[in-house]
Amino acid sequence: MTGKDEYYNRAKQEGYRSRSAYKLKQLDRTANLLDEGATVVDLGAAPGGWLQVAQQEVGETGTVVGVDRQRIDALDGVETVRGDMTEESTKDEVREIVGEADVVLSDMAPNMTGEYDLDHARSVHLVRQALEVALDLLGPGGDFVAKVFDGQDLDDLKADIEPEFEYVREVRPDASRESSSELFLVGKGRLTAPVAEGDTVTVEIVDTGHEGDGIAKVEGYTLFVSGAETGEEVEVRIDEIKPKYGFAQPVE
Ligand SMILES: C[S@@+](CC[C@H](N)C(=O)[O-])C[C@H]1O[C@@H](n2cnc3c(N)ncnc32)[C@H](O)[C@@H]1O
Repeated sequence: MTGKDEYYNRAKQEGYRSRSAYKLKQLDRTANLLDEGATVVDLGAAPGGWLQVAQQEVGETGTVVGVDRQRIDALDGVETVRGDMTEESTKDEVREIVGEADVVLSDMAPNMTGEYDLDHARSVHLVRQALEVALDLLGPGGDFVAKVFDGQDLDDLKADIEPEFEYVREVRPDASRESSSELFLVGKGRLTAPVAEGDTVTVEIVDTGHEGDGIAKVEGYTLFVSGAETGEEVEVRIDEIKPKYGFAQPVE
């Protein structure tokens, strides 16, 4: 029996609408994506296997919204939108319903032609559509997952996602069919800071942290500045950016 049959049969037995459900379970296990109470948006969600998994993980206090150009049969505790994610009107509708999200998932896949380069290019295009929406919706520290078919534009795509997150990794779940060229790009920790690593800015130290570092605020974003005292105005270089705070050093 092949891997394909194993996941197909398990989905039938365990009541999942698709064998893809196991891919999301494996992605969640690898990258810790779905927390209780979280708001999750799932793009390309029909027939709804990922929605079932997401709903189970976020629980009653969470929110799950699924979008697909195909109909998604009603699912308890899940809101669905029918629309094409390449259209502005669908993106607007999703933005309006969701507000801010903790996780944006995309399992969108183009209609396959069998022509490797074309299928790859179309899949990259769908990831870019999902990324646009994810960057609008994700709050600081939010996560993004998107399926893509491997190919020549993968590195460029990954390079465009990288600056927006703490890190980006490629994950190939065991539940993906062996013959498939699909993989998932996982962007962990959405960065929304108004400054970037390497920037130089002048800040006022407004407080002292537990470890003795000075604390400065840049448009509400917290910077820990080593060796700086409250009340000082210092020119600093940004060393490290995290979703909710960053580290900087005075420029000598
Ligand atoms: C592999 S299936 C998703 C399976 C789903 N994750 C599950 O677990 O049931 C891919 C889905 O992407 C959808 N899709 C592809 N392009 C889309 C687009 N432009 N807008 C919305 N949905 C799209 C397809 O209609 C299809 O239902």
